Amino acid sequence: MGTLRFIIAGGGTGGHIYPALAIARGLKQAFPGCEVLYVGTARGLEADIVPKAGFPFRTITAAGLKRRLTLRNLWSLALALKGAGEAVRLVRDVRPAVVVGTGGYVSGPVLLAAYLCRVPFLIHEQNAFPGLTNRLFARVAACVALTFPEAGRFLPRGVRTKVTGLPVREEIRNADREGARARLNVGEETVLLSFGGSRGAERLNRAIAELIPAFGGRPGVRLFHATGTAGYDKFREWLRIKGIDLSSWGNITVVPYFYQIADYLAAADLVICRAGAATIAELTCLGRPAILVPYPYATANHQEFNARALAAQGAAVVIRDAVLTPERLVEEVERLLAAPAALREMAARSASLGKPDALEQIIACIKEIGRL
Ligand SMILES: CC(=O)N[C@H]1[C@@H](OP(=O)(O)OP(=O)(O)OC[C@H]2O[C@@H](n3ccc(=O)[nH]c3=O)[C@H](O)[C@@H]2O)O[C@H](CO)[C@@H](O)[C@@H]1O
Repeated sequence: MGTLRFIIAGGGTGGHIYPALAIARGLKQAFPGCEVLYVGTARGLEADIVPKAGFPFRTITAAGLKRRLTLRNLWSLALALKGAGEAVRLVRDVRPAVVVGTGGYVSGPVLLAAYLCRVPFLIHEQNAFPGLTNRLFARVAACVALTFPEAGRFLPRGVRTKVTGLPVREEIRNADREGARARLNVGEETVLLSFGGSRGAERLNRAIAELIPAFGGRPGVRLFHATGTAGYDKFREWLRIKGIDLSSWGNITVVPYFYQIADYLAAADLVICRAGAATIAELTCLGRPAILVPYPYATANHQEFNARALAAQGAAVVIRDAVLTPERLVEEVERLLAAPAALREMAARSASLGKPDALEQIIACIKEIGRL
């Protein structure tokens, strides 16, 4: 027996890369001495992130396909075929026991190569509405690992799915509420936490800026908001125009980004945020109730599907971006703060959807399909 090898492909955006890296680390731990090769494109974010994370990285040609037939699309198709050829050579060389695809168009050629070379593969889908590549290859996957059970409805019948959840960072899994509240200097106060995905959300920033006068100086309430690095200066400017000086109240903290978001999530009593898959996995892992404002321009509006999945279980309230006004947000926050029992119930339902052992479950699937 030679060295045990795996290939992982997924990229374009962080949403596909971070789960892939979590799985790569999980494999290293489960199979000491194994080799994990990450396949991406030279242009995707993965080309920057993956080598920094310490994994061998190889690139192939890949291009996104649109559903309409255009000249540009024919060119993309040619590139995709070229990429598939490269992927087949790679899979033949590496001879992985299992291939893993986490979505994004780079995973298409790699999964096709796995199929052609008869290597079993696992797909991981992060969202409640599955992406195009994952939908396309689900039928021939040995296993499709889902974050949301709802995603199964959009896959062809007969596909082997398993609801594993999405791996959540260790520091969030292990976050402790008391310690976090002490570090944030919070006593008995109710903590509101708001942020808009990894890059912030201007719409949310605007609503929060308007909401600040309603909560500034209110006893028993603390608000922590991250604007996103790009939106920070604009946010300060809005406050200045409104004549708001946060230091005069002391119960509201605004920062560009939460680098230790584990502490903020652990300390929070109510979270106001977008509905990205990682954010939702983290909220449910810690059992946090939320007001979700899905980002309406995410591919195929998948954030709305994510948010609705939580709302359907009573774990969150959804406000659509199009109807998000400061008044609506304040009204919703006030309503929830005035009903602590209902908020506790939401928290419990959120916790019941959490999958803290997502990584272990995914690794178990890989073991099973690779007979390892
Ligand atoms: C805009 C968009 O299309 N986003 C998609 C992208 O996720 P995207 O990366 O935008 O959003 P996610 O919610 O998945 O992740 C955000 C991450 O940033 C962290 N964070 C955020 C703010 C902060 O101040 N500090 C901090 O650490 C959160 O804890 C979380 O881990 O891929 C996901 C998985 O396919 C999708 O579900 C999202 O819809």
